[in-house]
Amino acid sequence: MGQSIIARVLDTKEAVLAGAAEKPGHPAMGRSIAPSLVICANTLALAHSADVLVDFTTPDALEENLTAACDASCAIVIGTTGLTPKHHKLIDEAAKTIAVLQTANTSLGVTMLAALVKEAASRLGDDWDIEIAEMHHRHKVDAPSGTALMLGEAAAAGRGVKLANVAAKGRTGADAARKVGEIGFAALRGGSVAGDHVVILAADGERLELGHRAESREIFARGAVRAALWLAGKPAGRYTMNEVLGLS
Ligand SMILES: NC(=O)C1=CN([C@@H]2O[C@H](COP(=O)(O)OP(=O)(O)OC[C@H]3O[C@@H](n4cnc5c(N)ncnc54)[C@H](OP(=O)(O)O)[C@@H]3O)[C@@H](O)[C@H]2O)C=CC1
Ligand SMILES: O=C(O)C1=N[C@H](C(=O)O)C[C@H](O)C1
Repeated sequence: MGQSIIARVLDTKEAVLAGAAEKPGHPAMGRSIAPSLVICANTLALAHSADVLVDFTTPDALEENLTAACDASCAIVIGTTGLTPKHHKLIDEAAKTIAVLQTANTSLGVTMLAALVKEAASRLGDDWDIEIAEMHHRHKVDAPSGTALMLGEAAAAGRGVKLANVAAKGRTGADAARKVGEIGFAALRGGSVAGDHVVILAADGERLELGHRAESREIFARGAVRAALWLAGKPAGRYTMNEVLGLS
């Protein structure tokens, strides 16, 4: 994603690339990314020289990058997934002093899909079972995907329940029958799939499927740069793609 986002920034006339950081000792250190810009290890210096930091890394790296953004009073777009409640607490804390936009999926289509899922879950009764399936490339480390969890949150919000109380992740064994009200997740991994998600609402005799297919990672980079441009100069607070895309 780092490379896709750099390419998108360089291709966007309203945006200027301030630089890019990798962790110290990384083999890419010092590699040229644009005229007179090389990959560095100093995220704090980068945050001081930028209006917005864009983080698509790992949950551990996010913690460091969030600290750098706060120390430099720089806004931050967070696309990293695999976040835990601890990370969300840190993000809430950071959002008291800087502008933070966190989303598991920067695409327009998935942002719209989440709104549709919430609506469907709120209008269809509890006799409609909700299951979420996703497929990603063979290198993805976290499961279920951040997007699947975000869609689960949308469905749970539509139902007026907390996802943590109804989520069923990775059913297996002889005692895996579906419980009433569960929101189930299934994660498939293989090949070079950029990101497929389908939310299935199943009742007796009929099934509604709401889904999204990312045809390339370029859509996420496009959304991330759009989010960064939107976030620049915003007051401290926690924002979502809904605001960027005018969906709320
Ligand atoms: N919100 C969205 O729309 C999307 C989110 N994602 C999420 O973005 C994240 C990254 O995805 P992807 O690019 O595919 O993953 P990769 O593993 O390809 O890239 C992660 C990069 O972060 C680097 N990194 C790790 N630690 C640090 C650090 N301390 N400082 C700077 N860089 C660091 C890694 O280095 P190294 O080479 O050493 O591993 C690697 O280059 C994932 O969580 C993914 O789920 C992905 C697509 C869309
Ligand atoms: O790791 C990926 O590739 C992706 N990660 C995000 C997620 O976990 O939902 C977004 C997208 O699906 C691609």
